[in-house]
This record gives sequence, C-alpha cells and structure tokens, in this order.
Amino acid sequence: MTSAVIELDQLSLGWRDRIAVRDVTGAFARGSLTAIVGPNGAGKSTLVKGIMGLVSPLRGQIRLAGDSRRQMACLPQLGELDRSFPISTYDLVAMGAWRRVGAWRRFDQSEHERVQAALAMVGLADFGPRIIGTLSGGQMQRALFARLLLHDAHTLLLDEPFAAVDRHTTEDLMALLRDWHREGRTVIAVLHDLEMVRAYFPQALLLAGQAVAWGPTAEVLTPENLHLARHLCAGDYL
Ligand SMILES: Nc1ncnc2c1ncn2[C@@H]1O[C@H](COP(=O)(O)OP(=O)(O)OP(=O)(O)O)[C@@H](O)[C@H]1O
Repeated sequence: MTSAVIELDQLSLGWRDRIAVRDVTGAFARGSLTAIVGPNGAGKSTLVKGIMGLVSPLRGQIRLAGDSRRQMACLPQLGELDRSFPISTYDLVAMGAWRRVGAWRRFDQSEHERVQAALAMVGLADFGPRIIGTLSGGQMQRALFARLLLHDAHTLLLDEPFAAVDRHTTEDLMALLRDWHREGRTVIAVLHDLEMVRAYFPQALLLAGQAVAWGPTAEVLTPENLHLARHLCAGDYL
C-alpha cells in the first residue's frame, strides 16, 4: 500500500468562526497527482492554506509524514501576490532556493546556473533582469513555476495555476506539472477546468464546503456528484 504524505482527519477549517470546509477525512498518497475541484467558495483555497499551515484547524487534524512541511512548496493564487514589489524576475526565481541554500550561504555559480536553467525551462531565459511588475499574467505564472523548480520540494500545492494564462502557457506548465508527478513528487492542484482534470489527474477531491467525493477521478466527477456540489454551494446564498 502506498504511504500517505498528508492525512486529513475530520478536518474543519474556517475564517473566524465561519466554517469554510467541514469534516474532511482522507489522504494524499505519496507520489499522487490530485486535482481539488468544486464551485466558487467551496473551500479549495482554504484547504490548501490549511495544509500549508497558514490556517489553523477549527476541528480535526492534518497529519504530515516526517517533516513534510519543510518539503512542501506552494504556488499561491496570482491575485494574492503583490506584484508592485520592485524585484527582478531572476531574484523572484532565486528565492525558491532559499530553503535549500539558506539565507546566509553564498549563492554560488551552481545556484546561479540552476536559476538560469529554471528560467530557460519555463521559456523566460531572457527575462531575468525584468522587474516582475512588467511581466504579463502568463509570464508571471511561468516565473512562479521556475521558482517552484528551484524549491525542489517533494510535495507541491498549486492554487489555480492556470487561471488567467493562455492555452500555450497552460500546456507548457501542465507538462512541467506532469514531469513533477513522473519524478515521484506529490502534486495537488486546485483547478476549474474539469476536462483538464479528467485528462491528466488520476485523483480528484470534489469540495463543496465539505468533501463530496475523493478518489479516482472518473468515480469523483460523476454528474450526480457535480450536481450535489453545485447544490451544496448554492445553499450558501439562499
Ligand atoms: N481571508 C479570508 N477571510 C475571511 N473569509 C475567507 C477568506 N478567504 C476565504 N474566505 C471564505 O471562505 C470560504 C471558502 O473560500 P475559498 O477561497 O477557500 O473557496 P474556493 O473554493 O477556493 O473559491 P474560488 O473557486 O472562488 O477561489 C468562502 O465563504 C470565503 O468567503
């Protein structure tokens, strides 16, 4: 049996006293590739933040194998980043190496080469000196993927990695994500495009303020489950 890298046990998360996701139990297996899907407000981002330790459980537990939070890297939603911060694309990507290199060790030639290689891999070889505020949405997302390449994390959490990027960029970044999976990393991504989920993600977690279904994608994304998810989330606004 494959071991779990992240286990959720009757987990409830929320903001102040309002519950965003209730009573979720299940596990992300090591090396699995899982899409978290669900309507707006279903609690997908809240769950990602909970796993990253940015939101504390209201109830239940998140159990991580070993010291896996040190081995985790997250791609936040594009809208959550302050792009007015005046740093270069190179420095943004190089920040991905901090955990490995440490803040005080010298950033040597091999690290420099890793940054350049990561920039080249996402198609931004010549963008190193560009201030991030001048990048398009798609270029920024490519730069953030390059930063993840530098992280070299065992577990990657991505919150809507393909929102606001064109088809070509989506295909390039999806290929990187699949490479990470092939390398044995655990990849968890919040996605809205169900066709993409069906095509590329073996596992899915359907959320709607609670877990509607979690398992093999074909068994999760059934018309009945999707209908139930919409119904549960619509209830919020009645
Ligand atoms: N920072 C916050 N402060 C207060 N409430 C929040 C905060 N972030 C999210 N919420 C609330 O938590 C609930 C779940 O939101 P969340 O962003 O997790 O949903 P989501 O499934 O990621 O939605 P979307 O698909 O629209 O991004 C919503 O009711 C939302 O208003």
